[in-house]
Amino acid sequence: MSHNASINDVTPASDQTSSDAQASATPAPVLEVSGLAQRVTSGEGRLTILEDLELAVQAGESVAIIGASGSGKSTLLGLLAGLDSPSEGDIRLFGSSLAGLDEDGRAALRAGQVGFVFQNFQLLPTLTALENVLMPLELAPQGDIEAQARDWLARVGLAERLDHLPRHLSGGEQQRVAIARAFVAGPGLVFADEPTGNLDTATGERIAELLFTLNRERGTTLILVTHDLTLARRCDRCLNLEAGKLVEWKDEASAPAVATPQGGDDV
Ligand SMILES: Nc1ncnc2c1ncn2[C@@H]1O[C@H](COP(=O)(O)OP(=O)(O)OP(=O)(O)O)[C@@H](O)[C@H]1O
Repeated sequence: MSHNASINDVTPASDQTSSDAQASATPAPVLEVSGLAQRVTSGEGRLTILEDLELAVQAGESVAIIGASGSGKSTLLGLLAGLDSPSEGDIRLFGSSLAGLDEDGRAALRAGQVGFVFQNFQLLPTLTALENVLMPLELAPQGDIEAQARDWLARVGLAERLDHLPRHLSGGEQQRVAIARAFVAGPGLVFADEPTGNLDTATGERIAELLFTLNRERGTTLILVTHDLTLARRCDRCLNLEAGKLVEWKDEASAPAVATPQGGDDV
C-alpha cells in the first residue's frame, strides 16, 4: 500500500500504467541484502567478518557462495537465514525485513518457506526417517501430512527406509532424508551448507543431482555454500566471498583458494 502511495505521489498519471506494468513484471527478489556488516569482539580485539555486503537473489535462481576457509561463509549463511543478527545492514527475505522481526517472528517467516540442508545432515537421531521428514509439516499441517512425507521419501529413493533411524542409514541416505525434509513443505528458498562435504565423490554427485533437479522442478531458489568448485559451477551464479564482500566469480583461471574436503560415507 505505502509503495503504491509513494508511486502515486511522484509519478505523472500518463506514466503510471507503464510503472505498474514494470513493477508487476519484475518481482521482488526472494532475498535482498544491503550494507551488511558483521563485527565480533574476540580475544584479539574487534574483528570485521563481513563489510558493506550486497546481494540480490531472484526466485528460482541457484547461487553458489564460495570462498577461502575463514572468509565468513557460515557467518553469512547464518545471517541470511535469520539465525543471527547483523551488526549493520538490512536483509529482506520474501520482501520482509528481518531487522523488524524478533526471533519468533524470524522463525515464523522461515517456517514452511525456508529449507535447510547441512554438511552433517542434522537429522534428529531418535526420530525415524519418516518422523524427521514430518517435522516441518507438523508446524502447519495441511491435508494428509504422513502421505506427503512418505511421498517425498519415495521421491528421494527411500521408500524402503521409512522406519530407519538415522544411525541405521548411510551418509548419502541421511542426506537424502535431509533433502526430503528441506523440500517437503514446498519452501521458496533452500539453503545448503556444504551439502556434499561429508560424502564420497560418487555419492556427492548423486546428492548434487537430486538438489539441482528439485531446484529446477519445484522452481525453488537455492543458495549453496561450498568448497567444491565443480558443484559451484553448476549454479546459475557463483559468488566469491573475499575481504567481507561477495564478488561475482566467472574466470576459471582465477580460481579462488578453496580446498575440496575429502568425503567418506557410501550411499
Ligand atoms: N563469534 C565469533 N567470535 C570471534 N570470531 C568469529 C566468530 N564467528 C566467526 N569468527 C571468525 O570469523 C571468521 C569467519 O568464520 P566463518 O566460520 O564464517 O568462515 P567460513 O568461511 O565459513 O570458514 P570455513 O570454510 O572454514 O567453514 C573466522 O576467522 C572465524 O574464526
